[in-house]
Amino acid sequence: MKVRREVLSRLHRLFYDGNRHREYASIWAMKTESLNLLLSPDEMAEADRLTIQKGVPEFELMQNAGQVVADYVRVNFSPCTVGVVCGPGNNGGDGFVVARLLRDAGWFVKLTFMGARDRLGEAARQHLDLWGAEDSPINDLLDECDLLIDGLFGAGLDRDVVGTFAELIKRMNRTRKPIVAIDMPSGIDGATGAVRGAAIRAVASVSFFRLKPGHFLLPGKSYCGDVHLGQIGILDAVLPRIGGKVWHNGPDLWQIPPYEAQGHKYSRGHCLVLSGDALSGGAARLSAMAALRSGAGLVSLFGDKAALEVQAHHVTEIMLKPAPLEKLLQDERFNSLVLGPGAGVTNALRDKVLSTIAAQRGCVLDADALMAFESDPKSLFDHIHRYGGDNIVLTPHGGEFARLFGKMDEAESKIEMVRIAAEASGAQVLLKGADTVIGAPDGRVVINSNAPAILATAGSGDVLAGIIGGMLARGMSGIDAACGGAFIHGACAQGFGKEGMIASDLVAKLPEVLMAVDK
Ligand SMILES: NC(=O)C1=CN([C@@H]2O[C@H](COP(=O)(O)OP(=O)(O)OC[C@H]3O[C@@H](n4cnc5c(N)ncnc54)[C@H](O)[C@@H]3O)[C@@H](O)[C@H]2O)[C@H](O)CC1
Ligand SMILES: [K+]
Repeated sequence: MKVRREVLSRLHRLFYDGNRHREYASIWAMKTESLNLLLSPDEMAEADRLTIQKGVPEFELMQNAGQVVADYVRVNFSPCTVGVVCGPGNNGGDGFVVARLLRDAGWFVKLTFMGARDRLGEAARQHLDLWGAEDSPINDLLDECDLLIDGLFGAGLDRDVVGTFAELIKRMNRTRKPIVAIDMPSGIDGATGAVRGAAIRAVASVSFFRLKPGHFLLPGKSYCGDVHLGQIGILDAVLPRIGGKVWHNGPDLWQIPPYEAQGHKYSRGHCLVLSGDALSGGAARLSAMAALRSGAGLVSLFGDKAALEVQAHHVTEIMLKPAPLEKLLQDERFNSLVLGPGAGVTNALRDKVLSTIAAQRGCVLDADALMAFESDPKSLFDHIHRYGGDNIVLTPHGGEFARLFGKMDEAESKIEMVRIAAEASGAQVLLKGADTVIGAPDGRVVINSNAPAILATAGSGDVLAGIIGGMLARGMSGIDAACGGAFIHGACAQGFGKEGMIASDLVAKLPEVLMAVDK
């Protein structure tokens, strides 16, 4: 008997220590040069300036920028009459180059310059001279061209577009001709994705060096069309000096810990999901199924006995734990929790959240688990700051976000909102929406842009919470689990197709998507 107990306790130690000491290093912090890094227009201008300072002539950067756009046009369109509309700055300068290169390639090109030659920078003026042809009246250009190039404003947009320029943008859109935007569609704020007065609706946007948040944040994203990135000679070596903190989500940013040959189910963690009551158990079940399909070694539903009796009719691989949370938390093998889906806003839920945080488990706080703190969010945030929030992910949608963090200034971009919220709460904040934005307390922000509109369906958020819970169980940090979860969730919906998807279809897609993101 004694021997058996010793063996059991050795096994328990093995499992338990295996969980606690399994090291998982996030890779995304190391990738300063990653193409997933997004630069604001100001940061982009700085990259430009530092590159020029290191001896690369601006003339050459502009030549290369025009080349990238002209190449894109030649690959994606058949030769036709092209109208290039150039604004007063360097975005227009790129336009002069595009016009010349397409003309050299035998295309028929018209160009209208909406600025003054003597106010152009040196490089743009040289390229205007190389173009050297007569300016076309804008009416002729809009009437006679089959394809338009938008070189009005790019990174230098610094105020709302009004008057003549706003009219011109609207007229260009009204032609319904395809428009290829140089860098950004004119009128879209590259830092926030906002429409500044009026904006070009492009079929494609060809940008340089690194993309900008405005290519992925709404409404900007819906104005960009296909987004294409080209390299023009700006040096990666300048990036450490710029130190951008906004990233576009993708599998390069995080890594799902691989299944180890000598691993066992306990080494992939045990995720606990709080069940709603007997009549509201579906949400938690979706989360639990998603956590299990995401590779958590074990998943258990816990909660009231009456609720679990109903769950028992529905689940097979998922276990049921009718014990109180305080007792469950004494077992260190439960390393991740999903709290909130279908749970009901109660004081009891509030206490469960606080106990989980104090027990320093990885956890996803969703829906009701957030709303349980609506009247006193500070008590939640204080608790997180006290016990540590590295493995905690809050997943509010817009309404919950406002109720928890207060209504922020309308002009505040989602990036800033999430950054403020993550810092205030001490946890990762994943603000759900068509453009999901994820923030870490240290100021890093990730934009997830692969979610199709069909994801807005009942239970979709419960699946997301479950995927993140599964990733936490497998040992990912809060920020990696949140980013991985959001991306995988979007990819499941993309993989499903266009119509008729329900949330459990997302769960069924998980194996395929996880295989695809496996590196
Ligand atoms: N680093 C790179 O990637 C390179 C980018 N290039 C291209 O240059 C533009 C940015 O050029 P910049 O001169 O800074 O700004 P813009 O051309 O976008 O516009 C500035 C110009 O427009 C005026 N302006 C701004 N907003 C408004 C408004 N709302 N209404 C009217 N006028 C406005 C402003 O006063 C200036 O006169 C970048 O996007 C790339 O396309 C370089 O070619 C190479 C390196
Ligand atoms: K543009």
